[in-house]
Amino acid sequence: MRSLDDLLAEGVSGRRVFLRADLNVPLDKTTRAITDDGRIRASLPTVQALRDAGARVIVSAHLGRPKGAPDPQFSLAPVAARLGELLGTTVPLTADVAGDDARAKAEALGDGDVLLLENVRFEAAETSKDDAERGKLADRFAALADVYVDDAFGAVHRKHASVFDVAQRLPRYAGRLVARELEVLTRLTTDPLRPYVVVLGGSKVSDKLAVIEALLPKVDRLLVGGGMCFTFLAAQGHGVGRSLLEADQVDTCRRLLAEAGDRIVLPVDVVCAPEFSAEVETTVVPVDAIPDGQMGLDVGPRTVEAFGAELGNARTVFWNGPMGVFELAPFQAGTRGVAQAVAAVDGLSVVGGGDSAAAVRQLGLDEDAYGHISTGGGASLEYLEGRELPGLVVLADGSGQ
Ligand SMILES: Nc1ncnc2c1ncn2[C@@H]1O[C@H](COP(=O)(O)OP(=O)(O)OP(=O)(O)O)[C@@H](O)[C@H]1O
Ligand SMILES: O=C(O)[C@H](O)COP(=O)(O)O
Repeated sequence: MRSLDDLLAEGVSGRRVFLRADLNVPLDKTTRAITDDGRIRASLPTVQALRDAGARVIVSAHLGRPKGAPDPQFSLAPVAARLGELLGTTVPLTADVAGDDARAKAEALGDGDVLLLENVRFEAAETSKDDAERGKLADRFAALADVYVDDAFGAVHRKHASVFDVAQRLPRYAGRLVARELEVLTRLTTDPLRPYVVVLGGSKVSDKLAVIEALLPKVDRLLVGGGMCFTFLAAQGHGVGRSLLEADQVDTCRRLLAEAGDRIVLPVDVVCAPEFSAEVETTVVPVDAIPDGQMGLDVGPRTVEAFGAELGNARTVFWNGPMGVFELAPFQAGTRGVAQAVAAVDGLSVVGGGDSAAAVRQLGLDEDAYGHISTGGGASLEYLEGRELPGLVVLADGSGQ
């Protein structure tokens, strides 16, 4: 895999660089203001290095999941403004993804200038399953530039035109963020210092079961909290009231618990409430006494203590997914407690996942206390699962361009 330093050594002054970045940031539902600009900031080292070297930088990115056509709510306009502020320059946004406006603005770039293409997912071909469809869009992307740099670590698991196909058409390089993410995640997959403890939370049980399956043979402890713990608690025979439950996954969870023995650690108590609300009255109950009409919306204090004790012994930790509905004050304590315990780990601590990284920042915790905060949600999990990630496969392929 060629690096950004290889490109800089070759000389990039005056060359047009198609830079795929992951600028998929959370927006406020009503104001559309960016609520966490972590991913934009994470992309700065590569953009800045290219500018300093005199490259003409054409940034491409996606935002959310629009349905393959222009949709103003998914415009990258707020991202262009924030990127410009952070770089101390103006970053124009193109009106189309790879059409006349993109071509004209790319043509007009001077050395060190930065341009942002409108949301690549406004083109249905970007995410198409059809290789030829994606290929046609990739041809248009490739015509804009001389070289391709991928710094969109959070999207390397997607076989999309701007991640995979365009890379086949140009000399390709990995950006600084991709390099840093791989360096750290490789330390988790290759001989991690032990005990190696993984903490999983969040809400997507079915998405994460494959990860649990793949990680179980490799970890010493797997601590499960967040919305996904209730399917495991149900598998142990507990009533979970109205908590998040994926009933069709209960059997799989039962099998995983049997295989894992004491390696899977579940909560012992939970914070319950009758509804998702910041004003609601909450109760802490043991996991075998969740009232019928209530939902478990955070792990309880005894669980934080138990998870903290496991994390206190650990030398390598990976944490993905909040322990509760951290967006609402009454359900923040579990995520805060685990985040603090992960920060205090004597060894390598890695936080992965958009929501977990946002939780660290929103709860006012010190980002520098962590070994690494990954920008990848699905991407970091699939990497740890050992899957082949299209965006990385194409970067590593030395054939052709
Ligand atoms: N007990 C719970 N009940 C319902 N929802 C919960 C519970 N605990 C956590 N959540 C929700 O889970 C969501 C995060 O889950 P998700 O699986 O998306 O995390 P992530 O992997 O960090 O994020 P991403 O996939 O975006 O990178 C949060 O919005 C949080 O409110
Ligand atoms: O948010 C993410 O994990 C990445 O930006 C990828 O987004 P996607 O899951 O919509 O492909």
